[in-house]
Amino acid sequence: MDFSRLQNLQYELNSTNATAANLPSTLLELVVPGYSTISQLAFRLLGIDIGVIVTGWALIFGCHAAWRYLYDLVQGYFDEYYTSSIQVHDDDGLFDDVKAWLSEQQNRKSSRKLKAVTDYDDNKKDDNVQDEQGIYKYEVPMPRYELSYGTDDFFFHNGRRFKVVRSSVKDEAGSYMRETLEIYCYARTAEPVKDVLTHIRQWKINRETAMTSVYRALSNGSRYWSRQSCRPSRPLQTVSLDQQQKDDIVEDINEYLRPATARWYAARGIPHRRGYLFHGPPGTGKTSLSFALAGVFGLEVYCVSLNDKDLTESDLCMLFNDLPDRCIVLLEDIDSAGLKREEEPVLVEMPEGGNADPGSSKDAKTATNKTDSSTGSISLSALLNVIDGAASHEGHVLIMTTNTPGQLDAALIRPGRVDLQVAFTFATQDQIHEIFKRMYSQTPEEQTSGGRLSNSKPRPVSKIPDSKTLEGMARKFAQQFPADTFSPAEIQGYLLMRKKNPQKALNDLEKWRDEILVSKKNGKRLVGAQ
Ligand SMILES: Nc1ncnc2c1ncn2[C@@H]1O[C@H](COP(=O)(O)OP(=O)(O)OP(=O)(O)O)[C@@H](O)[C@H]1O
Repeated sequence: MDFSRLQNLQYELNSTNATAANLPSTLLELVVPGYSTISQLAFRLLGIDIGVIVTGWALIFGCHAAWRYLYDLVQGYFDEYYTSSIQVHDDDGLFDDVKAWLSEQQNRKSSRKLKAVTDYDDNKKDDNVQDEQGIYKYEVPMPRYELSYGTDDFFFHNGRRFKVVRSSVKDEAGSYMRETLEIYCYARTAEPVKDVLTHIRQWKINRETAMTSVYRALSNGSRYWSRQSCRPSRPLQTVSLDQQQKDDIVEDINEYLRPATARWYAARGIPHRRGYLFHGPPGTGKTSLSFALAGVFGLEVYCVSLNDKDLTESDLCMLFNDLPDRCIVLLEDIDSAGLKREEEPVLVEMPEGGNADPGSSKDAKTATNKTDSSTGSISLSALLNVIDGAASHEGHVLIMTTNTPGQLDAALIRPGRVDLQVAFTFATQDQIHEIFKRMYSQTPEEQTSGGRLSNSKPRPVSKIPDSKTLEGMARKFAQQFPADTFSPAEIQGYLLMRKKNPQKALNDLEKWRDEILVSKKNGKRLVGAQ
């Protein structure tokens, strides 16, 4: 810069004139107090005319503001007239599917604002990571990436660009925050977004037909369903139960879930509900059958424990309200929940249209009582209210399990609430035979890989016999048990400790069996008797 030439320039003190390039000094003086003194100093000391710089910046800023304004105007116009969107809330099962699907899409390198989530999916792990001694080294779960809160991103589907925004909004009651994913597209109808959602559902079905999702009621001030696991569906044949009983229940649920059945019920004014009571001693397969049935019908399982002392009637109502239309609701151990009929029930009318079941009106009227949300425990009438009151959706499969059916109130198990009872017993010899064989038979996958899974190093040779020998061993094993004394869970636990060695299971059996029998006789549980 030629400072000598600049210094020769006359700079008028207190000048209020502006050059064509400068903003009027008075204007700048107003915005920045002491501006003229600063500009004179800068000119004298550095030979720089700040007016030119400030004017340049003001022009750039003005252009940018005008561009933003125009952009927002056009964007707002498009959003108003050419954008469609669909919201998915976190209380809907679709939410997790959309999140998971987006997470796969966001493996693109272009996504900049992400949330890292530890991926505990065991199916993605190599189960043969082992050291020289064959000791399995637990693989640290890797992160996967989701769209972070309060940000947006875009993705392409079928050549069309979509925007997705992840945010949280207050629920209708304004009491707690609800997470939302909103998918936008530039179209005058929401059809493209619907296509995306259908695609995501199909993607989920293809990916997880063999998986069962299990939800449990959690609390963060109020109750909500949280997916606890997504595990491979349990094949029905792995639950040892009388075949006729299994066939009956599968047929019954199959009939119940048909859309035509729902219409049949509606046409006759009968509430479309079906309840099942699984009863029997602990460890006889009640929960296992519930999960296996979920796998058969591709349903999710929603579990509630009535033993939870913090669970209130209003919580239970809210949870039932949030159930999807078709699912299995598993109310476990209803006996130990200590449900009792109240002595002084307070009669409360059901809300209009609350219950179409004529048979349940009496119970429903006595449904609200002195034991309610304030006490934090569930009374029998509260439970009845939820099962067949206004809060209860139609169409789901209700399964209640109990160890002591004789102690249940007749109102809880009357037809309409419990339509089919399945009795689980201690293991019969046939069941023991079946459990033994299943424990030592190889799956088709294990057979093709010679007893080990793909990519694995050879494992120590297990002592699995051929099927004929195994049949003989299973018979011998089962014959050594007295009838109806051991639960399938006890037998499974014993065999699991010897899962590579059926001969050892036979050899150790007598000692183990006698110890357990003695402890059962004394009414004690034998800790660590394996
Ligand atoms: N009938 C059965 N067939 C196959 N496995 C069974 C059976 N009963 C129990 N088991 C095994 O025993 C374990 C416990 O079974 P499960 O939880 O289904 O019993 P439960 O009857 O629900 O017990 P609880 O009354 O204590 O809840 C499971 O690992 C399951 O595999």
